[in-house]
Amino acid sequence: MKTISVSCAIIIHLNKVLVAKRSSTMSQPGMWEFPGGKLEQGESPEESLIREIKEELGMEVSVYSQLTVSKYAYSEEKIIELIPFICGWKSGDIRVLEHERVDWLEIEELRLLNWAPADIPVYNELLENWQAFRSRNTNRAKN
Ligand SMILES: Nc1nc2c([nH]c(=O)n2[C@H]2C[C@H](O)[C@@H](COP(=O)(O)OP(=O)(O)OP(=O)(O)O)O2)c(=O)[nH]1
Repeated sequence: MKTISVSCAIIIHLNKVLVAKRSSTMSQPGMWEFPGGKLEQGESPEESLIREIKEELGMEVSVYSQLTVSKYAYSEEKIIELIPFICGWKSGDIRVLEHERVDWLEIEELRLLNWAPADIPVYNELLENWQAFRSRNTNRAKN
């Protein structure tokens, strides 16, 4: 039994959050997630995240604070350790290179999505602390 570490980005921009829908060629097709992916050998979660976001969305992100790690057993063989980070949009245009689609949503709209199960605690933490995360990001964007 091996735990797979995955980092994911909660990209906040203009009071909205970027969410991504997994495509039919991915595992958990049609489910929504925060973009990101598996850590490679020797990578820190932050390094992995910057690489994955560039690969999936063609954009550069600034990685800010880490939220609580969410562990979820999809099966006996597949245990995901999801490491979420609040991020900002640093540069580059968004291109949807791997997902079915992406959307910028208001915080209230996130609860309507069919989330990958590991993301539910992450979404709840985001919702509970939204005012703080939102204003922290807004302040950084101005600096
Ligand atoms: N990127 C990302 N992956 C997530 C989230 N929630 C969640 O359960 N996952 C799972 C889906 C995948 O099994 C794994 C991330 O793997 P990946 O996106 O790098 O690669 P993959 O589709 O080839 O993974 P897989 O087919 O082997 O499961 O983590 C999330 O919010 N973001």
